[in-house]
Amino acid sequence: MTLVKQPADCVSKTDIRTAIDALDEELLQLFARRQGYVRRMADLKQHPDEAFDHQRIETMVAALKDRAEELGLEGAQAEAVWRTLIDWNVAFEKRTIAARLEALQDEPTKPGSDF
Ligand SMILES: C=C(O[C@@H]1C=C(C(=O)O)C=C[C@H]1O)C(=O)O
Repeated sequence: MTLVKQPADCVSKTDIRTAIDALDEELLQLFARRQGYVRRMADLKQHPDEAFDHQRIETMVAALKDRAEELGLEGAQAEAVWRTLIDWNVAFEKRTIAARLEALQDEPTKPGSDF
């Protein structure tokens, strides 16, 4: 983890931007790690319709909003970020699963397996 100055210790725009850039790098690494699980989820789900799980999404977003507020962030900001992220992930899962199913259908019949 990169050490960054606390907000109150920053005395210039450069101090603040250095801290923000370092935190953004950490956030990116976390998003990339998170995406690894979404990729694996796309392997495990069987149909594109499974990509969007309404109940899971609403439960997550409600919990994230509450936690954001506890941490002093606006819940609406956390909600907007996560809904965008989840929308992308659902689209990713849908197209990944659809492409896998299509590839399976297009597979030439193996010799000896047609009866
Ligand atoms: C990862 C999943 O797939 C989708 C992506 C989600 C996410 O990015 O957190 C949440 C719900 C899903 O519709 C899941 O079903 O948990």
